Amino acid sequence: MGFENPTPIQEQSIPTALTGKDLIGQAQTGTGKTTAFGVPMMENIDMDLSAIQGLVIAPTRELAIQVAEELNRIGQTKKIKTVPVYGGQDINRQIRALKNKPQLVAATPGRLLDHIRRKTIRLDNIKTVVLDEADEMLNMGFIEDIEAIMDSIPSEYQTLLFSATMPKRIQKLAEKFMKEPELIQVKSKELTVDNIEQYYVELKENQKFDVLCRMLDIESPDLAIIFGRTKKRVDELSEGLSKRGYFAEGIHGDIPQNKREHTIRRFKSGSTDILVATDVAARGLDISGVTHVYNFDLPQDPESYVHRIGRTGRAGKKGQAITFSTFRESEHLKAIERMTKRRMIKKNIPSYDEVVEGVQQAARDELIEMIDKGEAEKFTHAAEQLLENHHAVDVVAAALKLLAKEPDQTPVKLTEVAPLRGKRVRNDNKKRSNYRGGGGGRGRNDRNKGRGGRNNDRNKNSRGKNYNNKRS
Ligand SMILES: Nc1ncnc2c1ncn2[C@@H]1O[C@H](COP(=O)(O)OP(=O)(O)OP(=O)(O)O)[C@@H](O)[C@H]1O
Ligand SMILES: [Mg+2]
Repeated sequence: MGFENPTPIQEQSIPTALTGKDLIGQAQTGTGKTTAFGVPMMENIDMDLSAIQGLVIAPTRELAIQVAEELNRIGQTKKIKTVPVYGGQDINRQIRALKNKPQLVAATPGRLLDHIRRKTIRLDNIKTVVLDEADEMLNMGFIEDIEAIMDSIPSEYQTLLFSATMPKRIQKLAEKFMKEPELIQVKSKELTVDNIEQYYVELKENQKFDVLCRMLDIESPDLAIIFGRTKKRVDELSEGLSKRGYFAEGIHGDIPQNKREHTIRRFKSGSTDILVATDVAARGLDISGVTHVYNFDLPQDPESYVHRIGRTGRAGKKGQAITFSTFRESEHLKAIERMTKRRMIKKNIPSYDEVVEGVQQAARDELIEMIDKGEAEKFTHAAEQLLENHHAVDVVAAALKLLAKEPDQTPVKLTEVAPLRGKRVRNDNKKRSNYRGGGGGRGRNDRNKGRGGRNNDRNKNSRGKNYNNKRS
């Protein structure tokens, strides 16, 4: 796969997992935990036995798909097959894929249980069970499903738990159903990755959208993920951004599965450059090229912050995380900093002049890139003719003006959301289920639909920058 060295979590957990011990592995986001459990799981496989021998359970459909893809890459030379099993996809298609004798399955809990009940999956030969994003999987809402799945496995198996966060209370819970697990924590001072620059902006709720647009114009991220608190919020935000000419698409638990997958594919290929999401996209997703994460709304849990911003700064790359906090939410911001053990740097609301400067800089960068790539050679003759009658500076200035995108001021109004209040209360079910709102994306509650006709399929002639008809 082109990896030259194991990452610390791989180096520490692969030998232990190979001894057959149960283990809990904790290491920062983007540090290769998938391979850390994938390799030992594959080493355990008996190729003479045509049965599913390893099971990875993940909290979201996109993550189950991604883990299956990564395991298929790791297992390619050994011809180890992994089938993804997740909700929202035609179950008959999955039944057919399961008949193809995969050695591994990567699944979301609900759909896996469905297969177990229909007896369309056989788990008699399972040797390894992995809970990816283990703390989330053992959180309320998933624990019963996980228990039911584990109860249906008759064989002796090894249990591997992985996550970037592992709150004590979840760790205790996990130890109850593991056999003397080894705890492998890649020690680092901070919970978040060093190469993510972390900023916060203090603002009023009704300033958020314009401030976001200004920042996007100034920084022109390659790929950005914007997290909103609820499904409705995500719909409104992605519609608003599209109205202003950005290539944005939304993803949350109420969007049909085939559309969710399409959206992720387009984002990965760069044909949309902004993904607006609930926490459904907070965990595990590994999309290279994500340079910016914006927390348009503060996350409910400090853990969620760690995972959200971890969508950037992966595998040693650099990234930026910008968190919006309204004046009444400063306690929450502090709670996040206490948990990550890292201070965020305050960023001021950018002025209009800064936007103009940013837009001009982006146009300059584009010109230079074109020169470097030698893409404008066909225009040399036209350029020489122009320069016979005009000053070089005037010509370049005009070209820059054509390239620069005027900041778009199309009015966009979002429904206001209430600020997060007080400190988060753990172990208080009522409060917590209130808090979770529509963010979880598991489609169990808060089904606010009502999406307008959003134009997702506008043509895009260049990756990244927003060419719209305001160009001239
Ligand atoms: N040894 C390695 N050297 C270089 N790159 C690696 C190595 N191992 C894994 N990677 C790459 O690093 C990226 C992040 O890996 P992965 O998604 O497994 O991280 P993670 O620790 O599971 O993160 P998260 O906590 O967000 O789920 C992937 O693109 C993966 O292919
Ligand atoms: Mg992962």
